[in-house]
Order: sequence, then C-alpha cells, then structure tokens
Amino acid sequence: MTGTDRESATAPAAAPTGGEPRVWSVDEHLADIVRHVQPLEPLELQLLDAQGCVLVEDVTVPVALPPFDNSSMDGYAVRTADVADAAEDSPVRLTVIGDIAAGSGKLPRVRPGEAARIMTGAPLPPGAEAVVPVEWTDGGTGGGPATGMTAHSSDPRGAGGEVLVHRPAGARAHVRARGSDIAAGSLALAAGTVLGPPQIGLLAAIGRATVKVRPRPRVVVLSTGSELVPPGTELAPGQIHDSNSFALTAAARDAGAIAYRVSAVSDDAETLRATIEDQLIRADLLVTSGGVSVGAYDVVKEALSRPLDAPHDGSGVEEPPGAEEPRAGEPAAGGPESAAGDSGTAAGAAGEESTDGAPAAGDARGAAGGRSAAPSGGVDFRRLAMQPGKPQGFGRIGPDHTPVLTLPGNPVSAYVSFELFVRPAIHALMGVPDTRRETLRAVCPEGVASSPAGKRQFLRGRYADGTVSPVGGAGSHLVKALADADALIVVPEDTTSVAPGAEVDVILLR
Ligand SMILES: Nc1nc2c(c(=O)[nH]1)N[C@H]1C(S)=C(S)[C@@H](COP(=O)(O)OP(=O)(O)OC[C@H]3O[C@@H](n4cnc5c(N)ncnc54)[C@H](O)[C@@H]3O)O[C@H]1N2
Ligand code: MOO
Repeated sequence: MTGTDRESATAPAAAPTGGEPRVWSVDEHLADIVRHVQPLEPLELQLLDAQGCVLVEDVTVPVALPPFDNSSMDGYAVRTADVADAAEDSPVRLTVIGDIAAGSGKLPRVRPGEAARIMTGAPLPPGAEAVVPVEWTDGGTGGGPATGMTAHSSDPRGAGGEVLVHRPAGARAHVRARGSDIAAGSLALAAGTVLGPPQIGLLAAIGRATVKVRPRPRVVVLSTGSELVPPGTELAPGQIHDSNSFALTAAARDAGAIAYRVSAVSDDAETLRATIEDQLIRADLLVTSGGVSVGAYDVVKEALSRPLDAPHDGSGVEEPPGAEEPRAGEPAAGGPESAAGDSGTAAGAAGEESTDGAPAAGDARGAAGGRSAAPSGGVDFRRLAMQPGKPQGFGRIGPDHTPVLTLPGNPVSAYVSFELFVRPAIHALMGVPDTRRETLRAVCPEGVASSPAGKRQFLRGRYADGTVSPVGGAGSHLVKALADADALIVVPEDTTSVAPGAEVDVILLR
C-alpha cells in the first residue's frame, strides 16, 4: 500500500472561522498521517521475529511436503496381498522383520509374508504398500486385538516374532504420500501475506529459517506531565499514576509493534527535547501523551513546535506535514499555537522498558528505511472535530524524519486517539493492507442524550448481539468505563442526540 492510495480518504475541510486555525476532521487528520507514513524497508528476519509481519517475497517450496511416503498410524507396514484375506475370526500371520521409527533412514525391505512394525511419521519401507494400525492386529502378543504398543524403552529389542492381522488394508491405506501437502516448486505463500502462526509453521515445515518481511515497527511511547509517577509508587499530594504510557505501549504491542515505554517526562521542554533526541535512535514512530492543549505547561507543544535541531528563536523552521497543502482562504497549518511554558521540575532522562524480547536500541535497521524523503519539520498541532481527542499533533522529526503523533493526555482521549490514528500509522509502517477495526451498525436501547454539534463523538460502549450500550459518561478521564468497554459508539458530527432504540455506528475494539 502506498501513501498515495490512501489520499482518497481525505474529507472536505471544515470551514475556517475568522483568524482561528482551522479545525481538522477525523478523516483529514488520519489521511494526512497515512500519507506521510511509508512502509518500512524489508528485512530478512528469523521466523519468530517475522510474526505478524507482511511477507514481501513469494515463497516457493524447495522440497515436497511431506518429503517421503510415510505412515499416518502406529502399526505394521504390509503388502496388501498378504492381508487381503484377513478377518476377525481368521487373522493372517506375518513375520515381523523389525521396527521403523520416525526418523529412520535405513529401511528394511518387506517381502511376501513379512511386516515391519512402523510408527506414525516413519517412512514407508520398500515392498510395503499399506499400513495396518496396531489396533487391527494382536500387536505381536499372540492374543486378541491390541490397544497399543509396548514402549520402546521397556522393550529395546524392538519388534520381532510374528503378528496376527485381523483386517485387510487396501493399497496406500494409512500412507501419507510424498508431496500430498504441497508439491516441490509450488507457491507456499504469496508476497503480501501477513504471517500468523500457521504461516510461520508452514515456512518452518518447508525448511525456511528466515524470510523477507517488512519488520514490526519500533514504537517509543513517552508520556509527559510533572504530576505523573509510576505505578508502585506512593502518591504525594497532587500526583497521579502514569497510566497512559502503559495503555499506549500495550496498545502498540497489540497492533503489532515492538514497543518501548519511556517513564514520564516532567513538564520541561528542554528535558523533553533531550529525551526525545535520545529515543529517536530506536524509533520508527514516536507517540507522546499529554502537553498538547492550551495550558501554560503544555510541554509537548512547546518542545516540538520547532525542529529538534532548530535554535530557540525558531529560525530555520521547516514546514511540518499538513502545512504543505494549505486550503484556500485558510492560514497554513503549523506553527505554535501556544509556546508558553514555565519550566517544571526537570525529571532527567527517563527510565524505560521494552515490551518484548525484540532487539533493543540501534538494531540492524537502516536509518531512514521506508520513511518519506520529505523534509523533517516540527510537529503540526491541530484541533480536531472530535470528542474526546480534540488536541492532536503530527509531524516528522529528527534526522530520519521519524513520524511522531502527539496525543492528548486525558487517558480516554489518548486511547481513542491511538485507535483512530496510531494503530493505522503502525499498520502503514508494516505495510499491512487493511487496518480497519470491524465496524457495524447496532441498536442503542439507551440512546445518546446529547452529543456536541460539529464533532464526531466516540463514546465507550459494550456490544453484544446487535445491541450496544454506553458505558460511563463522555468524560475523558473515565478509565474504569474504558476498561469495561469493548466498543466505541460513533455519533456523527451532524447528530446532537440519538433516540433510544435507534441504530448507531459501532467500532469493535477487539
Ligand atoms: N482551556 C482549555 N483547556 C483544555 C482544552 C481546551 O481546549 N481549552 N482542551 C481539553 C481537552 S479536550 C483535552 S483532551 C486536554 C488535553 O490536554 P493535554 O494533552 O495538554 O494533557 P495534559 O494537560 O497533560 O493532561 C490532561 C489530563 O490527563 C492527565 N494525564 C496526562 N497524562 C497522563 C498519563 N500519562 N496517565 C494518566 N493521566 C494522565 C492529566 O493529569 C490531566 O488530568 O486538555 C483539556 N483542557
Ligand atoms: O478532546 Mo478532550 O480529548 O475532549 O478530553
């Protein structure tokens, strides 16, 4: 998928009001993001590192699967003519010439009147045409039908003597033919396939140790706010626990990324800029939370309204994304709406954790793999016609033009913003073809009493059997209700209420 393919998602802009910066629609903001976020350059990865990734090569089968005729049952490899007359009351007696275990390379020839005891997956020996399961024999005991074989460990000599066969077996009975799964030279997996567990199993089965895929993006999640302390820490007056960096890191993992969580950075722009500069080395995408509204301590806005290498006076500022296509009669987007900011306590560069065992910072990836060649600017801070999630920012920063999405700090706003914008950005980096969550129409028995005019509202809901019910209210601090929800109820911009029992659009969050 290319960025160009997605441009059609762009919706008409909302009308500008006076000298105010324009308000972006949800669709415009999303289209701007996916247009500027290009798929990562492919890498040759070990199979398990390629899980969830998009294959960029056609994979053909070097050797037939299975590679040889083999038994599908534990039993006896026989010649069909020898057992043609076998019956419950008149079993056929065959001489057992030995054992063939799975993995056997040296195979005895089965001659007329003979049988070889054979295990599931073991190669069919020459001369044999079928396998009779051990349950159709006496198992060499001289008694009635057997239920199984004696463990090799307790009888290391293997099979010998004679076996009574009680039922006939036709040609190829219980034999899995060479190539019956997939023939040599045929296509195992086509380029574009997303590698789930069965696909990884197939690649291993045909002997591939590595594959060429678009790698999972490395996403650095960083929250900001001097009030934040990590969970496990006792709260001092005015403090709260940092939940966004956990929820967003988990969400990034869930979307397929390798996610690194960075402990909350205090409301100090220079500390934040230094932390971001440190983190960019291992980021294909940077996600921040908090500090993007209009307050005096909105540090993300202050720190990222100018390029990372730009001096304080703002000289040499390049245009960020979204500023490239100003609409007629509108001010060009971009530039700080608010650059005010007092220095809070400098927290120092943050602690950090990775969410999985993936390669850490500075792994073998090319620096600018797959990213746009467009110049790196600051971040364009915007107001969106949505609730929650009004204040947003998007841009590309640093020497590799790393995309950055700055999400609002309110926990529900941050999470909804992740769903709508970060998840598609991660999938754009991965080259995943269709990034949309399942959406459907559902009856809302309670209705929605009021929804802000001109804004697309995303209420939390629980969905079951064609019905969705709101959970909690519209407040973007309600994390318990978010945790209870499994869907978003979408109330369009031109709808200010929904009558009880009416249908609504629902995005399933699972
Ligand atoms: N005068 C105005 N005030 C606000 C406006 C506005 O238009 N005019 N917009 C409101 C909206 S809408 C949102 S959303 C928030 C966004 O503000 P910020 O992105 O600057 O976020 P913060 O101020 O840093 O935090 C908001 C809220 O969320 C809590 N928070 C922040 N980070 C975390 C975290 N990692 N874990 C848990 N909770 C977090 C923070 O303590 C605040 O309570 O602005 C409104 N204000
Ligand atoms: O937009 Mo804020 O995200 O409404 O709470």
